[in-house]
Amino acid sequence: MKLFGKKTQKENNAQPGQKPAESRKESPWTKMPPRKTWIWFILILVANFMLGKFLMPGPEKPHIVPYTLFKDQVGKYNVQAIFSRGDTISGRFKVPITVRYETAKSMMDTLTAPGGGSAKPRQESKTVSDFTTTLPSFVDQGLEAFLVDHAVEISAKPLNEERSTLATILFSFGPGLLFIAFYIWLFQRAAQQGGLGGGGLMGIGKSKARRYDQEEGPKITFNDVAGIDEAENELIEIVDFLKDPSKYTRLGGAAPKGVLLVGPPGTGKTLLAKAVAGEAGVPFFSISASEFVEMIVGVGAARVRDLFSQARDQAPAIIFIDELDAIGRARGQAAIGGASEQEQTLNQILTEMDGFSSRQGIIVLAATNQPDVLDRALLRPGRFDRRVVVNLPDKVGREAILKVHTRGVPLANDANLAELAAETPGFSGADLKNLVNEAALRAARLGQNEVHFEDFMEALEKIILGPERPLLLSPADKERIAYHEGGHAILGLVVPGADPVNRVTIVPRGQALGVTYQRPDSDRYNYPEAYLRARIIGMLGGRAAEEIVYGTKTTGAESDIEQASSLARRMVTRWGMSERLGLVQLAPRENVFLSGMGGYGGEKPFSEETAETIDAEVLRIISESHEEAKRLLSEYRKQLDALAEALVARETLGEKEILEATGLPPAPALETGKLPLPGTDG
Ligand SMILES: Nc1ncnc2c1ncn2[C@@H]1O[C@H](COP(=O)(O)OP(=O)(O)OP(=O)(O)O)[C@@H](O)[C@H]1O
Ligand SMILES: [Zn+2]
Repeated sequence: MKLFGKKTQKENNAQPGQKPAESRKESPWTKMPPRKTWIWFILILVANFMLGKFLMPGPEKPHIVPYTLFKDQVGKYNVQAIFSRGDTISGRFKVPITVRYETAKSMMDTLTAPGGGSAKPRQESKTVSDFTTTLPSFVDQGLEAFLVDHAVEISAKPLNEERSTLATILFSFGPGLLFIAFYIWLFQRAAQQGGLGGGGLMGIGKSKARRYDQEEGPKITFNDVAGIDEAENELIEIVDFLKDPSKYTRLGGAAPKGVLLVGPPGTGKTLLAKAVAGEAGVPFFSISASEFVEMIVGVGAARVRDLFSQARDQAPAIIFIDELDAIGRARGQAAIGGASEQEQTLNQILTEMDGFSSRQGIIVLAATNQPDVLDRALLRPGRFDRRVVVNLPDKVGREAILKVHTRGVPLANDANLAELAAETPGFSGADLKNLVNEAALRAARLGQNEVHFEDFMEALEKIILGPERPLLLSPADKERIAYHEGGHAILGLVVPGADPVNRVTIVPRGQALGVTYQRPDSDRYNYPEAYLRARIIGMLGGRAAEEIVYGTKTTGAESDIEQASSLARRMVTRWGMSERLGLVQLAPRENVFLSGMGGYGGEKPFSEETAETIDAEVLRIISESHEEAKRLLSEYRKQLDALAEALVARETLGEKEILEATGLPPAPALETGKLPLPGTDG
């Protein structure tokens, strides 16, 4: 346990439906992380500021001179030109003059000097060419004639501004512009060179696509893909096309340019794309769309260009873009900041896809699990015009996937993969792969030579709930948990239509203090109302048992209550199972996957009164179920006691042991036939 402690811990974070941490090869040298870009940017800004400060001091401010001095200089023919606005005159001397003035600082000294102003103001002198002065309030009538007489040009434009506009631009924006230009030039050059510099800054415009066909190891073929046959069949045609494009284009038809693989995470989209390349024996360029996007605008587009030009050189070839939604998001709705970069990258992809004809033998495969956010332009004919849906595997599919991943694993005779497949509804291919791996690790840890069914079940429990938690529970707590789980289990046996109970445990794991496993017999696609009721009753069985046995309540039923409420609410708001509310959709589908329908975004399309009715109906279902749970547990109190006792003694009970301890038969089936109808809630 200790030896593997760290590793298992990490892998346990993978919930079903989530992709296990898979090591993706990525050279640290070809990738320039955005943070580095930031540091560059800030450095350059700082340098810019310093340079501007040292090299280019701001323009000199015109000096304020007394009116008398101004007139005196006019008289000496030393004023070249003036401009006047209101009572302010600004102008320029022909020959700069030296003026004396008191500094502000010295005046302050004067005021605060001890001895009451005895200190002399400090005088400073300065050479002045630009000046301003103020006309006295009594208008100097003869000034205009006086100026004309002394050859002073009276300007129509402010003299200083004329120079300072130019100066301002040059002195304040100049260095900035220079650096921006330099920056753009640097990255454009880098982008165009496409990595000739060999990584670092210069490799930034190079696409970081990996070539799987050149990697070591056996080729991936359709043999490695299982359980997603429909998707596989659609792609076989693509392989055929890549092997012999002329066969398809002979009659003028165009083969697809782009195929969009759509499905939940871990269902094997990447795997399928690799298999297509492996089967067709063509180069396979793979990149994740998020790698296109960098801080610097234009880099993503350059990378796209590079990727497509590489593929064109090696055609026929496959380009695989993973996580297309990272850049394929409808334009104008991207996050602030990366928006224009994302748009440019997307536009470049569109341009490239329009640019090659399908005769060239390039096919773009892309994967996404959010097709509804994609820009419409991507889905137009001539682009990703084919959609292949990759669904979570059903029971048969899961068994096939388990077979693929246990090829190299020595299985014990009792390791029945069909049974294991039945235990893992909702698991993706990646989850199943992880499950096999965990089970093999456990078997190795225990020193076994084969992997047993028990190893798979332990691994499954650990993946779903987290590792065992060594909690020191008092005997009283243990008994209480045994009654709680016993309550769930008994109801799983006596409520008609309940899923069979195949395991009960009071070993604490993850957040749970105990668990009762109920496994649906087969993958269900359509749930009868009675079945949902049975489930809610079962969920409330834990609390009901505690109430009956101890008469008090604990916090132990939190997640039971949460699940039961959520199910009851869905019955009322989505599945039309309340007479009072009828067949009206009152909540959006939570599973936006493939439905293209988002949430109601805060604005509910029903009245306050309806909202109250919804709450009342949910409450009604919950309380009716609670009453039924209590009634049944009181009726089967003897069996409940026996089961709790067995649990305290043995902690974990399997299906057979549960039936033995209680002496009860498995739950009777529902009258309603189970029609596997597709299209309902997934
Ligand atoms: N149908 C399958 N058959 C066999 N193995 C599978 C299947 N689906 C997934 N796997 C296993 O899970 C791994 C991860 O799957 P993959 O990366 O192809 O999923 P994905 O759909 O591309 O996920 P994501 O959307 O997160 O990128 C694969 O390398 C493969 O080993
Ligand atoms: Zn419970």
